[in-house]
Amino acid sequence: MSAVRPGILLVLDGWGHAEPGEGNALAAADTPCLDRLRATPAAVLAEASGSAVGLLPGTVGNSEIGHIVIGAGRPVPYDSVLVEERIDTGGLRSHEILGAALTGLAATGGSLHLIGLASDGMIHSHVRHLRELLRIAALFAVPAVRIHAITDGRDVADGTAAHHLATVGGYTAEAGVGSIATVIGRGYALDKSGDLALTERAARAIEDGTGHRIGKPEEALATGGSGDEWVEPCVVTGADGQPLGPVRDGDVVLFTNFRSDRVQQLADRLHSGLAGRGVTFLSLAQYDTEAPIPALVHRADAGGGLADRLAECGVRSVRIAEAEKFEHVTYYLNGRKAGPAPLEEHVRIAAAGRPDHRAAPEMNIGRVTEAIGAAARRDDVPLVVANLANIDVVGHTGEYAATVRAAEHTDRAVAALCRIASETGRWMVLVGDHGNAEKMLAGAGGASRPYGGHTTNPVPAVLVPAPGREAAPPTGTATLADIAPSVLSLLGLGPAPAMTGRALW
Ligand SMILES: O=C(O)[C@@H](CO)OP(=O)(O)O
Ligand SMILES: [Mn+2]
Ligand SMILES: [Mn+2]
Repeated sequence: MSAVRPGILLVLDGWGHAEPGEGNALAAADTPCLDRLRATPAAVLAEASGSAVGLLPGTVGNSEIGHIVIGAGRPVPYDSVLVEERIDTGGLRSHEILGAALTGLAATGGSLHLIGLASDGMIHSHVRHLRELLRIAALFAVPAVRIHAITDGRDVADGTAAHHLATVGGYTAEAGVGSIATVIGRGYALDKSGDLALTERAARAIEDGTGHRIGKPEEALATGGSGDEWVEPCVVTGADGQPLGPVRDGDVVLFTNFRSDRVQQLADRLHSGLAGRGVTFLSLAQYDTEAPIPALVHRADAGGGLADRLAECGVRSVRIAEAEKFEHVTYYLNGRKAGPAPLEEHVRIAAAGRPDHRAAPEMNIGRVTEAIGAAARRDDVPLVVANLANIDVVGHTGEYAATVRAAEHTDRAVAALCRIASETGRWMVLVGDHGNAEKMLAGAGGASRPYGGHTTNPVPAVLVPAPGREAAPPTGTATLADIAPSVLSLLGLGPAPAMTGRALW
């Protein structure tokens, strides 16, 4: 182990690059340390979106694929791409499991329930996948399709839910089947913090029709005082005044999100809540639920990356992040392998209660920084991997001033970590996983509105060399796939055979 040169890999979540201008919270923030690092010769811009990381061309990056590729050292075809391929080749129409479930409904007169985020954000879902499922339901003459539409306002600009509900309405008209049965904000339906009271309200609306009653889907939007994310669980009633969509014995429930992390809490809750009703559960893509829910499209292998190489070489690592990003520096970075590898230690920094990120954009960055410092001071830990969540998480509020402050807190933490790296003789690599806070406005001209979503911008990647060493400027175009080979090379180790990225420094 003595030959290993110790370091720190620091992911600044949502740290994208754009020229200074209106809506660029990162450029506006007072960040002397990050500015200095970005001006060093070892700083580059790395592609973090679209096909460079395994997404469809032009698709914004996200934390899952960002951390998967940072760990894998190669682009990994993301679930959204695999779903699209399956649709484009007609493979969903001829899918055996789906076909059997829908044929059963045509015979029994049951309903198909489609549950998913109703937007075109392409981070958790895309409404065009719902469109294809409606067409397939029509082909199979499914008697009734109930859509449980989860409003977004996070992957897409807030205030656009009416437009997306109308799009879904258009798809049902086109397919000649389907109606929106519930409308629920993603804050309730897609909680991943373990706040089961939120999930419960979403689940009750879907399974029993318990919730705020409305006559038309768009009436739900008036309940979203804090934006589309927090539209109350609303239940659409039919001409008889009864809820359209409770789940009945023998129905089929199909989750349409392709990304698992935010839908799995709801999926597990519905699976156990409906256990006695003989309901068939399916998911469009593969989920990490506790319940065994068959997936229509299976995920790509993301193994053979950094974690496997570290294990092979006997290198211990400590992984540190706030709860929001904990899976990202563990599970996703490790190629979606559950549980810590033998030489891995995990530190999860949890907030107390439900934090208000606008009011407290510092989140728990002090505790995260302390934990990184403690791990960095250990001689038996060659690699510390951490995520600073603020820029992304606060960026998602869409609030510019708070995001500027999040960037400033991040800058002070990075300055402290530079001192720690220097004191402990470590190199440090900083990289964004996708853009976010460098673009806080979306739409053209006068129509531009606050935007808290991700971007297709490249991300900065910087090496702070270990004391006494220098870094040569990298050449060529960099991508997130270059980070794992770079980290291994800085440690003094070669890349894993499956890696296609190259060492930047
Ligand atoms: O919060 C999330 O689920 C997504 C945005 O929908 O962000 P990230 O990819 O950074 O986790
Ligand atoms: Mn992220
Ligand atoms: Mn994000």
